[in-house]
Amino acid sequence: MTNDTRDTCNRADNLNDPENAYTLSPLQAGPPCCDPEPLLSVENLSLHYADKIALENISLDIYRGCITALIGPSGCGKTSFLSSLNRLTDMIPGCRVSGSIRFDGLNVRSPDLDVQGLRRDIGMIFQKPVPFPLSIRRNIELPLREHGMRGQAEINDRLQEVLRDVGLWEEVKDRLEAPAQALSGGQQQRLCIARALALQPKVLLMDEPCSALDPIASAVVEDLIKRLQGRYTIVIVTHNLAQARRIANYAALFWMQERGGRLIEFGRCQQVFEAPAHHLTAAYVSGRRG
Ligand SMILES: Nc1ncnc2c1ncn2[C@@H]1O[C@H](COP(=O)(O)OP(=O)(O)OP(=O)(O)O)[C@@H](O)[C@H]1O
Repeated sequence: MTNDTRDTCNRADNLNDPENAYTLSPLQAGPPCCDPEPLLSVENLSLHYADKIALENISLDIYRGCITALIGPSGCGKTSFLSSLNRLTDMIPGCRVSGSIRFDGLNVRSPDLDVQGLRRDIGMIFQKPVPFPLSIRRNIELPLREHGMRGQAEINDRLQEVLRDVGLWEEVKDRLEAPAQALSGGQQQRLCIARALALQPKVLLMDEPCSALDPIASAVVEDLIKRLQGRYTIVIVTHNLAQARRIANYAALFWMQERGGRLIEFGRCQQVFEAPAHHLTAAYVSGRRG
């Protein structure tokens, strides 16, 4: 276990709310995030909702194994950007995307792309936890079966593995048949993360995953996200700048301008927060704007 991982576990162990007690098993730390290699490359991405432009000419690389935080005032297009990466935008009537998105060599925008496969590789976690109205077990089992896993032993192994990864196993192992909606908000969010992890994605997109949670549950989910760094490539939208500073390797500031949301600045998190290159970034991270 690395020092980093140990620190995280200690912090989590200290949480004294039994409802949210964080029962982690050791998780293998991923490779250090120090060699920026793009896993997702976005070039000149623009996005319209009918005749309204939401994003204009966004070019951004998302680095493998790293956590990238998307920050910026409300309405500047962060969620729209996130949704375009695994083509959830296909499901929004009137939404048009142009530009290039490449994922691990694939053209994400190709009409021939296996979109179901893309969404298996690039999972999404939403602001409000959305477990299926099924048992805890079925929440993990269902997507595995939908994606072709048949053997019950293999399913049980994966179920246990991902529930351990998110620190839920000890909390739920004796009530796997209970409804997922009976879990606390923080537990539901960790179940949703486990459900995404069950499909062994390469990328996790997270849209304000802690904002609907109380502070303790939020800290638990934040610790979990930090611990997933290295094993997964994570893109997280957050309005919590302190959280972005704590967990992200890279930060991207979006800003609404006359013709849609624009990317104002992208860089290593420390640089963006401590030595921003753009005056809007300086104003936003200091709380003077936004
Ligand atoms: N389905 C939609 N149909 C029409 N307009 C939309 C739709 N979704 C978002 N928009 C508009 O696109 C713009 C960007 O929205 P988006 O949710 O991507 O911004 P955001 O930065 O994520 O905002 P927030 O931080 O408040 O979640 C906003 O003006 C929003 O009203």
